[in-house]
Amino acid sequence: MSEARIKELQDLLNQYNYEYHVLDKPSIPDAEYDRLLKELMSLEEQFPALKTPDSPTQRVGGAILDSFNKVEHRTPMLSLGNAFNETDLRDFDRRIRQVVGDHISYVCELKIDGLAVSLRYENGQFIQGATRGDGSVGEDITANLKTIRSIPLRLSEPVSLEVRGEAFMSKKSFEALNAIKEEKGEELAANPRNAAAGSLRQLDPKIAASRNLDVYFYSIADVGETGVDSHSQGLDYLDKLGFKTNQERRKCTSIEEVIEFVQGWVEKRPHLPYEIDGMVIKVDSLDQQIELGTTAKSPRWAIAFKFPAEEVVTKLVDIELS
Ligand SMILES: NC(=O)c1cnc(OC2CCCC2)nc1N
Repeated sequence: MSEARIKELQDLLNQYNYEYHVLDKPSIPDAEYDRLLKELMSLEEQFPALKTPDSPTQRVGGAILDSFNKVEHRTPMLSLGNAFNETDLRDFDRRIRQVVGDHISYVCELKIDGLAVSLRYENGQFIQGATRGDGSVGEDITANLKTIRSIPLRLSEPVSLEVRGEAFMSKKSFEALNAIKEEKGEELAANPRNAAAGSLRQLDPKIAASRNLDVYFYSIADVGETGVDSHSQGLDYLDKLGFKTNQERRKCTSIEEVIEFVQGWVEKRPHLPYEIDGMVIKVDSLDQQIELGTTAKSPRWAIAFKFPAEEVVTKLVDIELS
């Protein structure tokens, strides 16, 4: 019966897509994926009523937009205060201890150098996605986000929540894009972050789909009813739901451990397949995050440790060697 086959193919292809783009562990060859996708597309043409929005055939939308609608974020997308050296990190730790006492653990994450996005899911289905904008109002880029293969169109559980992440372009995709731009005599993109931003702001989803964008999710906007009571549990919950989170995160029980972990990444950073501009350090306990609260625009429970810009370091090395 075709309806059953359509449902089976939708589930299969969503699973294969998850294995390839989220786990980076494909279980079937690409040709097999393409064959099944073609079978599903022809069956959905015969039974349009079963062509659900979360079907894998619906990733590359139709219409070319003439502008983006505005989206008001239900909870503001905060920006991060910066730390530039160990003293700044120790000051951050001291300020926190003065409020919540000495029983603290931190989560350290790579600070992906892309652009912040917010995605809303209802009953496990991807409904709407937006840019950060000014933190309160962003642009509706749902159609472009649907083209990003690592974004699940359907979660493993029928939950409703809003998640935040960083959309980015890998160094390889960036080089490939600029090689094409060079051939066409177009102006090159300055860096992967700008290339990702420009790609997500394309009014034609087909162009966004061609840019090999990716996303790492890093927070749940409204942990309310999820029942998690720490940031690290929240990230594990996102993994369980089928979101792609960055696995290089580390739970640290002291600022000394944070400093050691951060220093380690200064050396490892050039070997990453994507750009990072620092590390993000967050208080793990959600109760302590609430106790610490936020300023007008930044959380008091998180800080970004900024690395010097990668290209600057390269230039300095060039000068020394020349
Ligand atoms: N670029 C990143 O990788 C990144 C950015 N922001 C955050 O957390 C912000 C969000 C809410 C307060 C702290 N985490 C990250 N990993």
